Amino acid sequence: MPVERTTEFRAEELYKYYKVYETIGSGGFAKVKLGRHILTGEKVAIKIINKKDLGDDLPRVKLEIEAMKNLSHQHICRLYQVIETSTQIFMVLEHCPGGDLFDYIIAKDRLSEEDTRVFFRQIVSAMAYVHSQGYAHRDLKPENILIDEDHNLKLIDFGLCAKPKGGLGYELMTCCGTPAYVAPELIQDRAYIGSEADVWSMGVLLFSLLCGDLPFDDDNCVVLYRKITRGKYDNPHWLSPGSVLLLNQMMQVDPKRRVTVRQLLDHPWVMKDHNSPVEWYSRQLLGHIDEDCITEMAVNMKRSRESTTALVREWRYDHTTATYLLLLSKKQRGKPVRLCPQP
Ligand SMILES: COc1cc(O)cc(Nc2ccc(C(=O)Nc3ccccc3)c(OCCC[NH3+])c2)c1
Repeated sequence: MPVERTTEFRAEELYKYYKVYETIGSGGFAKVKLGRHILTGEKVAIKIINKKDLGDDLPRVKLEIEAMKNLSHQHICRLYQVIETSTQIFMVLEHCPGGDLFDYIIAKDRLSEEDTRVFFRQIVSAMAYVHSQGYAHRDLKPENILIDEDHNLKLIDFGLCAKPKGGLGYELMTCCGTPAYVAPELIQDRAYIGSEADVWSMGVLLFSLLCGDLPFDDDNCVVLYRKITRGKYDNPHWLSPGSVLLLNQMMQVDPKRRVTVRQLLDHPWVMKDHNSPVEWYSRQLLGHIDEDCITEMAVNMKRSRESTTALVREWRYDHTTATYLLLLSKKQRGKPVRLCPQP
């Protein structure tokens, strides 16, 4: 397969550190393959982007990579390493074997209010953190939420994210990207606050979890946009009064009347049966240095602990960053903090 050989030749950096297996997802200008980090033995996902397919979307990929370097949270898929060649970009990402929330909802038809609440609290946690870091996701939908091996949610694909100063080009593209989840103010192409638009999308997401359907849908984009800007939708009979109220508070056409993510943290519906507000602080602080991981790396790299620490602290998102983060992930999951010595 000449293509594979060509790919292999130009990505020796990738194959030096990872075993690469089958494709597990593809769409747009990227595909995702299963991989394994050789030194730690940990599974990863490898997003492969062919620059020639990007066209003028290259800035979007660079923006996502920069955002991912600043986002470290228990409900956000982690970026471990970036490898760039003349023709491709490889993003080595956290392995989330539970697939995406879209497939999960389809398989379950719809979720109970209790099951929805567990997942929705994790989405609120991730979004409160993303907003606290000054970002808006802007493309929230079940396809962009994965399930990890512990049945926890992980937010992915920050390709449309941006600091709230916006960037009009993306809004127009977002409108064409995933209409059913787009807030009315984006459709009317007005200046908007990213965090407010995210809350609308979270409302659509909550509706799809509870109902297994979309609140606004139509094959015709123009009709769909009219429905969204009207903001009227039917509440299925099985929804509790509390669910109906929360959905209404999130899918307010006027963004200034919409509930905020901060208010969601201790909203009565969110607190029900949990009796505690959503914990949104990151449990994986950026820049945190774990001594056990440093020790194991220093031994393996035949370097002093000080120089190993200095190297990790550069956060280059090269193989050193990946090795450190994957070792830390092993430790957090109760696995031995060990590297497999290479022949
Ligand atoms: C920040 O995290 C990102 C950013 C981004 O742009 C894309 C992705 N995409 C990912 C990441 C991980 C997986 C994955 O681990 N999938 C998987 C693994 C084992 C079994 C089944 C699925 C991923 O999967 C894509 C297909 C899921 N429908 C995409 C993360």
